[in-house]
Amino acid sequence: MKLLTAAQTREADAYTINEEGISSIDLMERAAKAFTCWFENKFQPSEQVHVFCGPGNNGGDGLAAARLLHERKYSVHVYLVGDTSNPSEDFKTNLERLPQGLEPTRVEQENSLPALNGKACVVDALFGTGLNRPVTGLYAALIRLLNESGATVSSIDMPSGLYPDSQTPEEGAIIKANYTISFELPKLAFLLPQHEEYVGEWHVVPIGLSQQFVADAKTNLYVTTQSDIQHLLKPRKKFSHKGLYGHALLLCGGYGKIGAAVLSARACLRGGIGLLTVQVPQAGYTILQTAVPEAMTLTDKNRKHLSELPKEIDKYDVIGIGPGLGTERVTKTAIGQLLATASHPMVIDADAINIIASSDKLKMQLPRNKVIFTPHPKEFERLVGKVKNDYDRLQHLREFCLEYQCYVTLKGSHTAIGTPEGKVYFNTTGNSGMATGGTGDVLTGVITALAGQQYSLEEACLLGVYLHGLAADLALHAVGEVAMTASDVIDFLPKALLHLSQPRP
Ligand SMILES: NC(=O)C1=CN([C@@H]2O[C@H](COP(=O)(O)OP(=O)(O)OC[C@H]3O[C@@H](n4cnc5c(N)ncnc54)[C@H](OP(=O)(O)O)[C@@H]3O)[C@@H](O)[C@H]2O)[C@@H](O)CC1
Ligand SMILES: Nc1ncnc2c1ncn2[C@@H]1O[C@H](COP(=O)(O)OP(=O)(O)O)[C@@H](O)[C@H]1O
Ligand SMILES: [K+]
Repeated sequence: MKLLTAAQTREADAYTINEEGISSIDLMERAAKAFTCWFENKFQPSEQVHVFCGPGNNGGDGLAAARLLHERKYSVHVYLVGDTSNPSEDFKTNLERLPQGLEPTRVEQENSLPALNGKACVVDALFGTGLNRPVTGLYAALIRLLNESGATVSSIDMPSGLYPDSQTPEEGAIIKANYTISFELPKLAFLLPQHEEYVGEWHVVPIGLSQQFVADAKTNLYVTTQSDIQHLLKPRKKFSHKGLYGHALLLCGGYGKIGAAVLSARACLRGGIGLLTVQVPQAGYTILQTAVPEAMTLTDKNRKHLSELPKEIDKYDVIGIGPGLGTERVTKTAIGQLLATASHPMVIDADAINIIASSDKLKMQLPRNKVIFTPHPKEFERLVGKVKNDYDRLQHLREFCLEYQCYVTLKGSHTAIGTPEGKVYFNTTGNSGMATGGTGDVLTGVITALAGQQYSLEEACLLGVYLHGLAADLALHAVGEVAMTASDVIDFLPKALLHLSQPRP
């Protein structure tokens, strides 16, 4: 699914109105209905609902929603905030449509702000995608009041004050919504960790914007949904054999961290690899052979650390390297040899990232269009330097992928996958149960498995990250967030694959 900017969203609204024969006011009614429908499923009519409307079409949505909620027997209070003397046409129409008994209260000065308690149920319709400067003055005072009140806030389209696709200036006040209900497509701001406290739980509701416009819109930002991912999955052939599903080499594990190799290896097998060889330091031999009998095990001449490459390296289809390796000098030398000689697709994680990040020479040796990096944000900063905020991080992600012609899955709640063409895909599966040691090692195994099975590197990233998060989402029902371990994520990879291979509804 594409992510559009606020400017493109406005164009999509206008295109839908001009080309698809729907009037602007009817499109607003659809938006208000979609919001109200979500609201009704969340809150009981016994709630007193306070709807705060700003001067633009977001305020217009608020007025229409207030009317619809009133019709559905909610006890509604409407506030017109600030200077609403010169409103948009649709705002005006919806103001006129307010029924008797729903007379709005005007809030024009800071000393006339309403008193709200922590039990209040608030609809925030101050500003949406038309925000064009930081929120200050009366609006900021109201936003502070709402944020401090402890009220439950549901924002229409955007948390008011938050810029939809660029850094909000520091001086601007922003609503801290519990819920954000956005129209048709999510906004970039929702996907960035720095906005968690403003956006809250977000949902996208359809309002029938022109699909033609969306299909033609130019963007390099995407959100991966199940229907985007599902068609990537390749069915197996009846007469196939293990030789057709790739032979992966994992270079993982060091003394005290052989478990990382076990996790990556088990995940790689669950990801469908045909054959798997794992090279571990001598200390890991028995552990690996016992814990993962399906994998062939090679041992390094070094007892504790990776120090050499296996012979006949050309026979492997893909190499996954990094989890649990450590950053010993001998390991650094081995990684130098790998980058100098191997032309395989490579999945590079954890300490292998740290080692490459610490050496410009190694960075220069990276083969083009062959490498997938899977850093968490700290490892990413080691690669690209300190970043200022989430937008800056995204910019660095694009630049790094372009410069090194590589893929990067920048891990997080919405893992961002950068490609050598400058595209970024945000993942939508996963949960905070995954915030536990070893889940990254699992991802390395899964992506390595997919890259070994003739998925393109882009497909391996998209599918691997989605499946990994989906496995954790399915594990959630069985074990919950707190108790979830990396092994649980592996155990639910089969269910995730089955889930994805069901026919689309
Ligand atoms: N048909 C459609 O288009 C549909 C649109 N839809 C809805 O419309 C929303 C977009 O509406 P919008 O474009 O009117 O912008 P909106 O977010 O209400 O803000 C603009 C107003 O705020 C003002 N203003 C801005 N910044 C300010 C600040 N910092 N401090 C103070 N004032 C500030 C600005 O005033 P001005 O800049 O002129 O002073 C202007 O009056 C969208 O999010 C969705 O909810 C849906 O109904 C679907 C159909
Ligand atoms: N709050 C969260 N929501 C969704 N996914 C998460 C969350 N926290 C962590 N993850 C996922 O868990 C994995 C953690 O990887 P990483 O930090 O490398 O762990 P480790 O190094 O312990 O293996 C990543 O895939 C990340 O996207
Ligand atoms: K809003």
